[in-house]
Amino acid sequence: MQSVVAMRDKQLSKVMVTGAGGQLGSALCSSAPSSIEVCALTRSECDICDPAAVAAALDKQRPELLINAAAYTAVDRAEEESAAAFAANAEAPGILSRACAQRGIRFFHVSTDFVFDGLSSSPYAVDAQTSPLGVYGHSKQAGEQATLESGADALILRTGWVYSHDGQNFMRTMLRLHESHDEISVVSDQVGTPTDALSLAGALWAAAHRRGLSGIYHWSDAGVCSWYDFAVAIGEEAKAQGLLSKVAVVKPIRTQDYPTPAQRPAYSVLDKTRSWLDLEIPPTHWRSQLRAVLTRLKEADHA
Ligand SMILES: NC(=O)C1=CN([C@@H]2O[C@H](COP(=O)(O)OP(=O)(O)OC[C@H]3O[C@@H](n4cnc5c(N)ncnc54)[C@H](OP(=O)(O)O)[C@@H]3O)[C@@H](O)[C@H]2O)C=CC1
Ligand SMILES: Cc1cn([C@H]2C[C@H](O)[C@@H](COP(=O)(O)OP(=O)(O)O[C@H]3O[C@@H](C)C(=O)[C@@H](O)[C@H]3O)O2)c(=O)[nH]c1=O
Repeated sequence: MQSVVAMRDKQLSKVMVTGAGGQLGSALCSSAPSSIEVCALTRSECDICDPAAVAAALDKQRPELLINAAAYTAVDRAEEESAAAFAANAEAPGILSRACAQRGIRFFHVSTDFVFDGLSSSPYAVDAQTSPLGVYGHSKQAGEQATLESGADALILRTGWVYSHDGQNFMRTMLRLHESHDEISVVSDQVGTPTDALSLAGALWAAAHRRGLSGIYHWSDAGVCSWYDFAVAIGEEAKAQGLLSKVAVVKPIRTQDYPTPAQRPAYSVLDKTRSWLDLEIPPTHWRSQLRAVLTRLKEADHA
């Protein structure tokens, strides 16, 4: 008898990924089920802001599902480059989702915990009121709206604090700072959940196999921490794995003592209940995932 996964795989044979050069895009490509043909498009192969390029790619490849992993993710820079942020994060999801709707292609879009204002003290439900604080969050909120209004068979997966063994992320910044500094100051009053890009990719592949799912879902690794806690754990776990020769002292500070152009939510923990139920993936604690990501980094360094 075939396994349930094999039967589900059979139904889906071709998936297109935009933003394939980013953290999530790379993770999606490296973890795709072997039964699925992935058409991976980097920015130079398909600019998601260009409707003609999007239409041409879809018409050439005819995927059953498009996963958009492309976005403008520079949170602070977005405050000065609002047009660029809105083009990629708000207008482009509209272009992609409408193109999918016209062709009967399923569409997955990825959004962020930064659509919330962080004033909650309990995990944000999928239908909680959005109220972004900065340009990046506003642009992602507009992208969600455009996707929902497109008429496409669409699923929006919100996530937060994504990191990977490669790419630009907080973990890699902290590894550099632990090695080069005696002391690092990190905010302890912004709380959320780190998310391994590969575990996020796993959630998207699980959703891809379940045809009936649509609307808004939340995904991050499990648990809660502050950026300060994350920085401490990165040092401890990396040292334990021999990736650091020393760790810096990590000093907890307040957000007001680390001024940034963009305001970030103080609390951005997502309620993942719907994903855990519908995707049937058991939650993994962020610290276990951190160990796994560091192991991948070590393997990549030795490759
Ligand atoms: N990183 C995080 O902490 C979080 C991310 N998210 C969301 O997850 C998704 C994936 O993020 P992540 O992988 O971390 O982001 P990355 O910044 O690592 O990757 C984004 C990719 O999108 C590409 N891109 C940007 N603009 C365009 C465009 N116009 N056309 C085609 N490609 C483009 C970038 O190319 P280039 O490098 O050339 O700019 C890059 O390869 C995004 O929707 C993001 O908003 C949500 C929560 C947290
Ligand atoms: C480097 C550094 C950052 N910080 C603070 C600044 C900020 O409040 C917090 C995180 O900093 P970063 O700029 O690395 O992360 P940031 O770009 O804010 O991360 C966000 O990215 C976007 C794309 C998302 O969607 C969010 O979910 C979230 O992951 O840590 C320190 O306190 N000390 C430091 O040395």
